[in-house]
Amino acid sequence: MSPAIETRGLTRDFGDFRAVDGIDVRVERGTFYGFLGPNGAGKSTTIKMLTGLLAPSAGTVRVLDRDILDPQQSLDAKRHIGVIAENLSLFDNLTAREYLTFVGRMYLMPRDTIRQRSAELLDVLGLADEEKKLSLEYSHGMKKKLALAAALLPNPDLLFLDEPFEGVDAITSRVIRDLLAGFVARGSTVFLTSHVLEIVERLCTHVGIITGGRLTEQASLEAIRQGDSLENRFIQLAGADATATSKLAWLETAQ
Ligand SMILES: Nc1ncnc2c1ncn2[C@@H]1O[C@H](COP(=O)(O)OP(=O)(O)OP(=O)(O)O)[C@@H](O)[C@H]1O
Repeated sequence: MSPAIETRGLTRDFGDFRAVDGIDVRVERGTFYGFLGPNGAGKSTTIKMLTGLLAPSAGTVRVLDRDILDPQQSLDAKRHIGVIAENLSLFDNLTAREYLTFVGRMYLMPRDTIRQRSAELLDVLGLADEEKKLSLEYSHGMKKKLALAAALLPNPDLLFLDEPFEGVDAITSRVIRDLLAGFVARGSTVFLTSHVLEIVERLCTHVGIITGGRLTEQASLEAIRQGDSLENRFIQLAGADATATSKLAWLETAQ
């Protein structure tokens, strides 16, 4: 079977700056892929290119066996994917129900299905009591939860999640972890970025590490860990320079 995601030489320049530098990402179907990297490494830029939100400067992207650079195939792929984008892309002046209805209609879902799934998702994610609020009145964590509800609503085959655990409470984090683990157990695919390495270690089957726009590692979680913790290995592989920086001498003594 073709991989869920396959890129060749994927590159993105912003002016003279190369944010993503010729990466070959390969994610098999039914895997839980953690895309890791330090701040500014190129993770969100990559997700935007994989989901058709940002045009690459060079390279190819295939998602669920469709060419994302072809408008018709890209549209077809989007019917089967769910996304939490970096900026969440909610509409400020809609309630959660209104937003989910809008998303469901974009996916051409029947109204009854939208209504039923929305109620269940809002309940599971602890947003049922917040239904009357507009999303501009939501806290950051609540917005993340609503974005996840929208990503799951059409029951996609592939989820792209940019920092889904950032800002959510411990209870919701557990709910999301269980939801995602079940999603992969049924054979679907998750591509996720996160700085919370304990969660990545617990969930992911495969890991890619991007540093300075280059994909420096891509392997199974076990092969990356080599018996060590993921955090230790990540710092060895991606953060050696940062840990070597000199101390702030003036902070060692209180005034
Ligand atoms: N629209 C843009 N214009 C110019 N530079 C950009 C733009 N978007 C991203 N960049 C730059 O590209 C690089 C990669 O950014 P990106 O947001 O992909 O990093 P990231 O790995 O997601 O970081 P973080 O973990 O902090 O979210 C950064 O140096 C960033 O400043």
